[in-house]
Amino acid sequence: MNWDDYSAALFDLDGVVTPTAEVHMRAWSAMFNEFLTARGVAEPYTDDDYFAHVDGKPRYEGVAAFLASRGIDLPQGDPSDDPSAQTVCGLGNRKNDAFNEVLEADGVQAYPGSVRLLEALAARSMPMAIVSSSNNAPAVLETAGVAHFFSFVMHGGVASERGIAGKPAPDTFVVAAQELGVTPAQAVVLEDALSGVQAGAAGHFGLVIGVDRGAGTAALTDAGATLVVKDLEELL
Ligand SMILES: O=P(O)(O)OC[C@H]1O[C@@H](O)[C@H](O)[C@@H](O)[C@@H]1O
Repeated sequence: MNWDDYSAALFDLDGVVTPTAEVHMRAWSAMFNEFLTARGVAEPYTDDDYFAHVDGKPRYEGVAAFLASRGIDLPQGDPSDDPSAQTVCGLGNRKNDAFNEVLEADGVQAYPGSVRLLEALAARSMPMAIVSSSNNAPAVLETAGVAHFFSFVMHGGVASERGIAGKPAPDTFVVAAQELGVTPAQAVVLEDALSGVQAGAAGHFGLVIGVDRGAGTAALTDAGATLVVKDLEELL
């Protein structure tokens, strides 16, 4: 990995900078399995469902993709729906309550290898941005004490306000590159989710690094990763 070949780095957050992909996974699993049990569906929601349908996507798009995979049709509802509502938005909001309970109770610490890479890139004045689908990205960055590394944060709230399509579309990464003043070809994308790697590949970024936190090297490569690592420390 020669960082001299690139002018900016675009980091996904959950599962790349912080171990919060696991918190999201647990919250999704608790919510979906409660929902399926209440409907009398025998086949449980598993981590494979997370990686295939939910990981990296904006909240309600993840809900809709999983329900579609099971042939379950619910009304979309509205983001203001109560968490008890039997709607796509209601289920997403129910999961969000579970996520925030864990975040408040346990806090979050960034991966040590990720912090080492961020420090090394900051020392060489590499422009860096976060590109996350999560509305909770600003809170996670603050809680983990790593917000200062990033001059721009693209998150779920910014994307919906500005009408920018979420991952697997490349748009959130493309806008973040623009915000840092570079072209996609000059920027490195770092992603653990298949949908995020697909976004980086679709946007023709200079390098798309897959971080294998469970999705698997083969699946990340098939999704378009040019390089797969287990930890960001390998990129020092
Ligand atoms: O519901 P939020 O916090 O806006 O997050 C949306 C998605 O954000 C992604 O970063 C996570 O990988 C997903 O698990 C999550 O579903």
